Amino acid sequence: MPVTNFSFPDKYQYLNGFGSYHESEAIPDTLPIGANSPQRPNHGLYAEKLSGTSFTAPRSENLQTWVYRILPSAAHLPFELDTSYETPKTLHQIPRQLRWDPFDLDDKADWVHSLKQLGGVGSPATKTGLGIFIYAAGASMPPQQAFHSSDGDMLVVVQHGVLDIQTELGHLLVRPNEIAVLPRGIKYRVDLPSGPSRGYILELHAGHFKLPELGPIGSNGLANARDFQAPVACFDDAEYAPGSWTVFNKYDNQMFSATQSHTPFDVVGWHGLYYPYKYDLGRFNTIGSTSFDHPDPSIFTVLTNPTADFVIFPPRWLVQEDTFRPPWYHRNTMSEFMGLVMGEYDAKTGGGFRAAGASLHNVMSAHGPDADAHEKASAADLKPVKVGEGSMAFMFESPLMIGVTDWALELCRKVQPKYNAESWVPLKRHFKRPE
Ligand SMILES: O=C(O)Cc1cc(O)ccc1O
Ligand SMILES: [Fe+2]
Repeated sequence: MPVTNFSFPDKYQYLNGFGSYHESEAIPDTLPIGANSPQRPNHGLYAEKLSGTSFTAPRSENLQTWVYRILPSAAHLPFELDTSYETPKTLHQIPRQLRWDPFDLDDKADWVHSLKQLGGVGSPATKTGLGIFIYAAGASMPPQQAFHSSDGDMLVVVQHGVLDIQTELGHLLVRPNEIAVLPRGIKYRVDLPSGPSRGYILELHAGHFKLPELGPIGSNGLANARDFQAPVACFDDAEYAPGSWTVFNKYDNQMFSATQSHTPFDVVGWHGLYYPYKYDLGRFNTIGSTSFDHPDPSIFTVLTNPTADFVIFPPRWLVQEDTFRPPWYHRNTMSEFMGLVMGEYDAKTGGGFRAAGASLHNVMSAHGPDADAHEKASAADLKPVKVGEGSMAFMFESPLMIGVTDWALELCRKVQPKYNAESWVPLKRHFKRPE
């Protein structure tokens, strides 16, 4: 069910719609009429254009936003390398199935310093591939700090704790079981109104997410466009001491920072198609088999991109007759990185896949239900059952091999050495040759 148990103040109003041309102004008459860059924009603002695609991208792909702000983004001192941030040196490409115990919450690090790269492929510099990160933040970003990634759009899956994200275009309050997409270049700062927060991030080095085609499903279903929420314009017009703002920039997976004398959160109005948004996974309209067989998990695709799909396993009724209902055993040309926001995943009932943990089944790495899940599902009475009640597993699925970092393999100390031994090696032989 949708996340509802939270009251929120006016700044968390949203514009509804995925891929909609939105406009928002915090003061009337901010947006120019019939033009984008008048000689003197209203209220003494500067006009600035933010491009998320090349200028010549086809209309159906083109994502740009005009912002009307108190000072342009360019007014800052040079970016310098922040040597305290560790850039992973190697992405190890290994076929081994991997599973991680829950990642620790960190009560000290802020958003910027809690980002840990677990895996990835390709390079932000050539705009190929993706990065997978875990964040575990225990502190709000210090006042007068902001962050943006030049490496790609970040899809954030909140597993624990609430993120109060102040972006250039307005505020997003993102709670567990919700996701946010923070596009390349858009500046934001992250506060933690309810204490530590932890989650998973998929960063696309190329392109942007779209809603999947619905084909024979028809015109509604899965993640519906109107349930995606973009912020409304909200600005800060305070004047700050010279050099008192720090802006962090993740650039080719290195961290840089620059100082400036004004807030980046000074956008009084904006219009366009390039904006951050959030989505409550509880609003997903799940479709499934009402006859027999286990369908491909593509029916659970929330957002898609040629580099990676974001897929969820929401609570749902299983009614199939004469069917082994959990996922089949399989080998896949795609790589499958999975996480668990809460509850239990129906393919892994043996206890090893836990909320805040993760697994990675790379290209052609064999996997499927663990021995416990197999035993239960083969013996189950096939009456209608609701699976995944109070649960939300998800998958970042990519055609690319996902390399893993030293942090993922060693330093985080969460790899389960007995993953294969406990999950699939115990599977029993049931074969009986007919007499
Ligand atoms: O491996 C997994 O658990 C993910 C998955 C789920 C499913 O229902 C079908 C295929 C698949 O890879
Ligand atoms: Fe799989």
